[in-house]
Amino acid sequence: MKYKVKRKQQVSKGCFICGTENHESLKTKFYELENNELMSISTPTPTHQSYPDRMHGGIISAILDEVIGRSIMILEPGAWGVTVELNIKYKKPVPLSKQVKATARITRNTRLIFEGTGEILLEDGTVAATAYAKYVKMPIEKLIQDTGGDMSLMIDDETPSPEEVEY
Ligand SMILES: CCCCCCCC/C=C\CCCCCCCC(=O)SCCNC(=O)CCNC(=O)[C@H](O)C(C)(C)COP(=O)(O)OP(=O)(O)OC[C@H]1O[C@@H](n2cnc3c(N)ncnc32)[C@H](O)[C@@H]1OP(=O)(O)O
Repeated sequence: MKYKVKRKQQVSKGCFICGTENHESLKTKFYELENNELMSISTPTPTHQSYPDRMHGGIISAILDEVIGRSIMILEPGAWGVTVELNIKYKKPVPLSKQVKATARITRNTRLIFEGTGEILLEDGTVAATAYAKYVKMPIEKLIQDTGGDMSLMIDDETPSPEEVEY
């Protein structure tokens, strides 16, 4: 199915997944879709390798953690959480030489916690990994208090986004 991109999410400067100023980052971009799912597109490099030409499983889990954790912003803009549970199933190797897509959605949302599921998709649409994750909600002010509450750490994604995506 094809889905229209409704909104680009902000990215950060320092994050390992989306950080624009973190040299080891996957420079992942996040697109909110018309079906209320979130799609991420990551650009892995040899830094993210496990066996030759195979993405490290820990990196795969980090992508899934972030794409599920950010899905809450579709339902509740301004909501943030910290991961308290993450379960991954690795089904196919993920090559390093190509962009990696992931999709995610929220499956449960309460005052204190939220849960969601996500998948890593290969170029031909094959599901390479699946995930379930749970988060405890936490105000952003508390999450960044050690950095002096610097909200400029989150910035607009200025890169062009696709108008629609297919999966
Ligand atoms: C300007 C901004 C710049 C920001 C840049 C950001 C860039 C990224 C952008 C966007 C990202 C969005 C995506 C995020 C994805 C990635 C997130 C991560 O990687 S987070 C790192 C890994 N996870 C942790 O570090 C948590 C570590 N754990 C803890 O800190 C504590 O365990 C904590 C705070 C969760 C709870 O601990 P307690 O000491 O406060 O209290 P207790 O008694 O253990 O629990 C209190 C309540 O918490 C819930 N709770 C805790 N653990 C739970 C669990 N496993 N399941 C369900 N509920 C749980 C329960 O409701 C509990 O309440 P009852 O006591 O049961 O009444």
